[in-house]
Formats: sequence, C-alpha cells, structure tokens
Amino acid sequence: MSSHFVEVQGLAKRYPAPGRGESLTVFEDANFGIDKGEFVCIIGHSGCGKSTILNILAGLDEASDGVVVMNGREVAGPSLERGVVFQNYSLLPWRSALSNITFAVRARWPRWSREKVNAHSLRFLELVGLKGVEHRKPSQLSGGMRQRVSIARAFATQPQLLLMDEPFGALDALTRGMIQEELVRIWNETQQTVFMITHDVDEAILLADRILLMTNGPQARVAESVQVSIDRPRNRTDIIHHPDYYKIRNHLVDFLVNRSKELSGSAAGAEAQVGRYPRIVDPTREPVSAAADQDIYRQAAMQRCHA
Ligand SMILES: Nc1ncnc2c1ncn2[C@@H]1O[C@H](COP(=O)(O)OP(=O)(O)OP(=O)(O)O)[C@@H](O)[C@H]1O
Repeated sequence: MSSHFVEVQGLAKRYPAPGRGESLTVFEDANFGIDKGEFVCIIGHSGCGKSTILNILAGLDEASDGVVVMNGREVAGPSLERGVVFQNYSLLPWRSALSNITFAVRARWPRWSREKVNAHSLRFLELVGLKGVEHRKPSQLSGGMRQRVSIARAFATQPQLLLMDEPFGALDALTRGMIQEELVRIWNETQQTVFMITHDVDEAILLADRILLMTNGPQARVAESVQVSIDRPRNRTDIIHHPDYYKIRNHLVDFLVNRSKELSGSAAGAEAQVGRYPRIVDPTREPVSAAADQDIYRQAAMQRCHA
C-alpha cells in the first residue's frame, strides 16, 4: 500500500524517433509522492517534461513506463477527482462566468438542486473576487478575470487533486500577484492537494510546501525535493523579509542556472537522485547527507511494506 496520497513510481516518457533512429526519452525514473493537502510545485527548464508529467497525473496522457497511484488506485484516464487548470483558461466562450462554473459543478454533483449548484458556484466566484460580473461572457472579461473564473471552477468542483499548468503564465505581474494571494487564501480555506507547474521561483516559494526540481531534458530526472519551511500564512510583501527566503531562493536559482545542466543526462541524473528518489533538501539547514536521505527513503519504504 502507498503511504502518500499520490504516488508517482518509475515514470518515464519516450517518443519513437522518426525513421530508424533511437527513441527520445523526455524524462525517466520519476519517483515522488504528494501527501493529502500538500501544495507541491515543479520547476525545470522548458522541454524537461513538466506538462507531460502533469498530463499523466491528470490521466490525459500515458506514461511509457511507471504508474501513478492516487488514493490507492492506479490513474488510468481522466476523472472528476482530478481538476486541471491550464494557462489558457479553457473556458466555454458561449457561457457566462457563472455558467462556466455551474456547468462543471452540475457534472460533479448531478443530484444537487439548481439553487444549491448556483449558490455553491457563486461562493467560489466571490472567493476569487468576481462577484458582480458573474453574467459576463469570457470575451467580456480581462485575462486575469478569465483565469480567476478558471481557478474558481477548479476549486468549486473540489477535486481530490488539483493540477495547475502555469496558471498565471499569461498574466501581467500585478494581476499575477493578486491572484497568487487569492489562490493561497482559497487553498488555506479548502485544504486541497495541489500539484502546480511554474517557471517562477518566487511564486513557488510563496505557494508551495515542497518544490520538485527537474534536470534538463532529454532524459530529465526529478532530482530534488526542496522543503519550503516558511510558516503560513504567507503573503508576497512579508515573505521576502523572512530570514529563510533567500536561502531557499538562492538554492532554486543555483539549481536552475547551474546544476540542472550539470546533472542532465541519464547517468548524472541517476547520481543526483538518492536511490531513484529525489534528494530531500532543506536549504535553511545544514546539507543533508546522501546517507541520511537514503535512510529517510528506506524507512518510508519499510513503512509502506508494513502498511
Ligand atoms: N509527439 C511528440 N513527439 C516527440 N516529442 C514530443 C512530442 N510531444 C512532446 N514532445 C517533447 O516532449 C518534451 C517535453 O514536453 P513538455 O511540454 O512536457 O515540457 P515542459 O517541461 O512542460 O516544457 P515547457 O516548460 O516549455 O512547457 C519536449 O521536448 C517536447 O518536444
């Protein structure tokens, strides 16, 4: 039995080469867990396979090797238990903001009365600050507002796992900051389990409990699992004054600028991992030795065997 709510085991994605060449391994041996209620971000350079991993978690893509197990069951296709927020909002253009949400809520709870569906959907529109524009169509909303509708819709359906693929990538810095804070607030309120892709290290530190770092592709690996030990609630203005903030930030930037490249390739990537798992790193503490990491994973494996 799995000890994590979501367990990613030995995941790899390969594409056959055109003609007779060797197949392309985008990433391999991805092993990590996500606990219930945890907010996990994943960062890595373009093309290392982050969206592919997210799509496999969603059940929208198939792995070449390995499995994803959620709540003890293997993920084998899309499900309402897993909600996805993409960068491009993916709203239905002919429906109003509210109707985009009620449509999803009705699909989730078909037996709910119209009143209950409306009230529930409005509550989530309010949570993202969109009360008053519920009857506007997506084309009558700004990009930031559309993304808020998309986030409200995802949270309103209360999936067991919320997957977000660079949800703020297309927004200007000011709007992005506001929505990040809304997201933290809703997440605090709902205690969702979230897996999110971002390219923004500050965003990851603000939002995440843990940040997974990927080496460069091809043959990318999930090499590190970085703990963000800064207390919650967090907000954008105060967090940068926290004594640990720059320790974590410097670690992430160093990984992205230097180590993601040095560790790229199958052999170096395997060495970066600890017994096939990402190395657990807390940049605010003394470096944890590889042996200690091994112990942590060995203990987790033993607990799994005995569970
Ligand atoms: N059908 C395909 N055939 C061959 N290679 C593919 C195919 N689809 C995707 N790829 C490759 O898989 C790799 C991973 O793509 P993916 O979108 O998962 O990366 P990513 O890390 O999310 O990138 P970004 O940060 O730019 O969004 C890319 O290098 C892409 O070229």
